[in-house]
Amino acid sequence: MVLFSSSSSPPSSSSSSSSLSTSSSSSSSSIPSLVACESEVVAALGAFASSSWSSAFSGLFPGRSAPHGGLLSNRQLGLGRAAGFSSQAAAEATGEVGADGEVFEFQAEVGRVMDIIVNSLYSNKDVFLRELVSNAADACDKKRFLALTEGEAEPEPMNLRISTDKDARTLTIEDNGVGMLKEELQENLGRIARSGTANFVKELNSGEADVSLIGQFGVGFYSAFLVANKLEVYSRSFKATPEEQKTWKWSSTGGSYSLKEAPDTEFFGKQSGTKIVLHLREEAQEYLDSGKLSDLLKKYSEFITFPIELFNEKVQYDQVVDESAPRKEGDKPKMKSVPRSVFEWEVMNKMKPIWLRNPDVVNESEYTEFYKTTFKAFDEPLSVTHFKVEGQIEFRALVFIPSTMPFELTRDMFSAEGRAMRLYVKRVFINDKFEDLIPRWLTFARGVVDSEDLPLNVGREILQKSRTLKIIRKRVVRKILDSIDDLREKSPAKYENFWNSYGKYFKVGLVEDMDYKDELKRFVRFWSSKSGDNMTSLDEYIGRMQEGQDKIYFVTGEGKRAAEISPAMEKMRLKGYEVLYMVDPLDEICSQSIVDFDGKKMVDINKAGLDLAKSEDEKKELEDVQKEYEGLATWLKKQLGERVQKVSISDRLVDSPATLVQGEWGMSPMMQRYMKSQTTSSASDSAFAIGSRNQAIPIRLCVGCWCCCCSYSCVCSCSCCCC
Ligand SMILES: Nc1ncnc2c1ncn2[C@@H]1O[C@H](COP(=O)(O)OP(=O)(O)OP(=O)(O)O)[C@@H](O)[C@H]1O
Repeated sequence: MVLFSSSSSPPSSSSSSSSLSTSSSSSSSSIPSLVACESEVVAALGAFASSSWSSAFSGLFPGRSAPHGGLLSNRQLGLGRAAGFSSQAAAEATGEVGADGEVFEFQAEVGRVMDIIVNSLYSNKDVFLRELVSNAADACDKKRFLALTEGEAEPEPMNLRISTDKDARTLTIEDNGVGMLKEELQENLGRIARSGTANFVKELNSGEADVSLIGQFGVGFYSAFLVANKLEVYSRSFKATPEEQKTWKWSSTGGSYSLKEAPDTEFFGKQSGTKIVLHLREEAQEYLDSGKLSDLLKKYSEFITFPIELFNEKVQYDQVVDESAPRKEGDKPKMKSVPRSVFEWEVMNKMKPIWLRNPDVVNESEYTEFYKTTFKAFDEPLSVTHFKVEGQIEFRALVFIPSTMPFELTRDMFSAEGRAMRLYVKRVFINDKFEDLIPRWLTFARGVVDSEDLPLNVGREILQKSRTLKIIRKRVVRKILDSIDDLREKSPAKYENFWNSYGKYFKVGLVEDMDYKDELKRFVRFWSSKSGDNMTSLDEYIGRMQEGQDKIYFVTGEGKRAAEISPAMEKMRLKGYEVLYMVDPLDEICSQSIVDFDGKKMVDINKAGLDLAKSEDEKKELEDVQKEYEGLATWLKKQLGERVQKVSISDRLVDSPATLVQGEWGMSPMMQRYMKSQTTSSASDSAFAIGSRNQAIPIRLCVGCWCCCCSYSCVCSCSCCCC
């Protein structure tokens, strides 16, 4: 016990391992003994699990992102909230009927958000236009997709229109997109029930929120209250049957909203759409100026794929006779130019989709603008990959690696909401949450893939089996890895940024994706006893290996310090071997997946079977000491009984008298904890929840198959029956 607790300080693997070493303090050739003390170890682990470690390992299973249910998600089709719409309405009807129809109360949280938007976020009001325009473009995407999948050969042209009325002080944003049913208006515009809202309110209260991030909190539509004190939304749904084809008018001044039928509304002659009329606040009259609107639209919406038309005032010059000019009889009349204001629809975004353009003619700032506009991002992309594949299959792709972790992934690294690879088929947007387009360890990538070969009207299951999609996926992953490799070689600082943000994704990939396991090894970074302030790659480690060293050594621990002070490090220091520190909860599992690199085996120095090169003298000395202390080892084993596998004398320590190590094929304490957290979570879900400081990371692994290729039953990534 004493021995165990002395080595069990923070649960580094030394603590929980099944090894105990004792050394003769007089000699540098220590005399350690191996003690596998299982029941003690388990008892100690239990204690950890109920103390500080429990926060990292208990309740770690947030559930995997729900598989995508269809080609377009409900939300993309504008049905997301409607699907959840039940008797529990988005807003409670007050029972009153006013001039504008039935009156509904907003839920409390919405009222609060309105209040905050209006009163606290006044510095960057322009964002409202981007939010409303991108909602309108989404609505057009949804309608185009629905029209095509419902058999319309050529859907009617779709566009967005923006106009102002100076007398009425209104700004109108109109689209002929998918529109909304009555209950969708209630669900979408009467409730902000997403978790994002709560975070938004929380951050505002802490004074940390940035108004420019408004779209990230799922309150895009409500940003209209930044500039308007009253909103009117007219909408007619493309999904309604001809009998129920009604236009609904939603209106609100912020505290509550009204809904009524508005039969005479037109959506520039189209069967469905949405028109949002903003009654501008006194201090927001600048948005009546078409010059200002034109600048904003060029800035924010240049890359929207539908034409955005602004009802723009233009000055035209008419030639008229200048009556005031003196002229003699017989002279031709003198003419003069007279200015005249004309209003006409002018297209603001004339560019063709950026991914269809030749990469040679697109500049960096255009990529950045597209990235920011399309993915509602606020950072510069860390890397951009734009390419075209022709031949047997044809597609174009444009992929960005964000320089900061996308907001949607900060709480759940595999959140379905956080996926943003937009799949297009012949310019028709299909889906951006599609799980099979890229592996989930690339969830953080943002981009567009536009295929010429995939069919439009197929279910997810068919797409999943599609050979074309498999080829696309392979090519896209290849290009992304090449671009990251480029960063690694040419911009170490950028690569460090990449690794700090997304290293854990690659570690998960290494563990669960057999196709890319070997490829990903060279990207991994670890701390080490010789890496100083930077992490090291396995390549660099090998470059520093001592002559005759043929293994890559590592030690696990909860932090660099814990790894450094592990008794197992004593001998390594003496011998001058570099040791990798596996300090992230994912590292150990990852190390077992790496197995070897460049022909060098990964060896955990905290496990039995550590066989360091010895001189003849050292061998002889060890044999002598083993003989001398054989009796002590036997006695200890007898005292500890079944609680240990074995007690042995080894030369692995220098100063410490004894240490506990795991058996060569035993499970480390960390692994035991993972297993424990696994058994407390859903057994049917074959995933591990590995806790990092702030987040649980679910890894898909085989659980308990003990098949031929398992060295640890739990980390096998084979394709056996139970995987
Ligand atoms: N012009 C529109 N046509 C059809 N539906 C719309 C339109 N504008 C908004 N909606 C619906 O209202 C919902 C709420 O819009 P809102 O801008 O508040 O959030 P969001 O677009 O879902 O998320 P965010 O803008 O924060 O990314 C949208 O998801 C969409 O279903």
